[in-house]
Amino acid sequence: MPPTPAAAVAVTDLVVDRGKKPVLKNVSTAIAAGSVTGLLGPSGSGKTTFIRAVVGTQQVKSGTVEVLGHPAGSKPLRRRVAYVTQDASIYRDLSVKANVAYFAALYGKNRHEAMHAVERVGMGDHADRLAGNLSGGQKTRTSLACALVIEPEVLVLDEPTVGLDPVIREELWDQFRELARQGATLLVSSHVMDEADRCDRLLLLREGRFIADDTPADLRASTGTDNLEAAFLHLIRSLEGVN
Ligand SMILES: Nc1ncnc2c1ncn2[C@@H]1O[C@H](COP(=O)(O)OP(=O)(O)OP(=O)(O)O)[C@@H](O)[C@H]1O
Repeated sequence: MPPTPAAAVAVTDLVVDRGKKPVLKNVSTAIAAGSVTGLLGPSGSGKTTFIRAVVGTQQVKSGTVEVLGHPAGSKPLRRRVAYVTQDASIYRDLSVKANVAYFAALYGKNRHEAMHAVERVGMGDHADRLAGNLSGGQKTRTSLACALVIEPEVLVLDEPTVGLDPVIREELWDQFRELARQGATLLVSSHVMDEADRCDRLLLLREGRFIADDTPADLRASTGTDNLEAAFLHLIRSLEGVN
């Protein structure tokens, strides 16, 4: 029998308070290596907090978060996990190319690999522009190139497609799928339901709890709906009916 694939991310009984307010209320999940997991939920439901716990920048009250078999944020993970935040973290006074080359150098990659990452996010035509003069979507893509160039095993993306036009969104999702095919594990937050179908698995977060942790197909089947927006609403309504 083939061995069961190890979880790249294992979260057990995670409780997080922010400003004394409970934000994650005992959540557990296991994210398979080489998959794309969508983290979906309304604004304020705790998506960024969950992501911060996975990358190890969030103080947790209790529970455990392990990534590639190590505690989240621990030293062995530094070169293996990349995080693209909602606010593009790039140097405004450097060009696109120079930003990516800087990250590349930090991780022992060369300028050729940096340029390849720039091309991958569709920024080849803007490579010499100053990052400070880019649109929001172009800044996000530059940030993404900075993450891609280090070839992370786990890539965590907080709403990477906000404000992007549909063609670029589609291209980025194709890239996410390709990265997973090559073995990377991706956790992608979004509140756009039409992106959910591009994921292998969905975590639906509401008020600090997972109300679903399933494949898109199983989620549609179990709720008797034909689209994920309707499935999410169905789950919320059935929970409210119970409470
Ligand atoms: N620094 C903070 N101090 C106190 N409370 C915070 C802090 N940051 C976030 N929160 C609260 O924690 C809750 C979850 O926030 P979080 O940013 O994780 O949600 P989200 O689902 O990512 O939202 P969005 O989609 O709007 O980014 C919210 O109620 C928010 O107000």
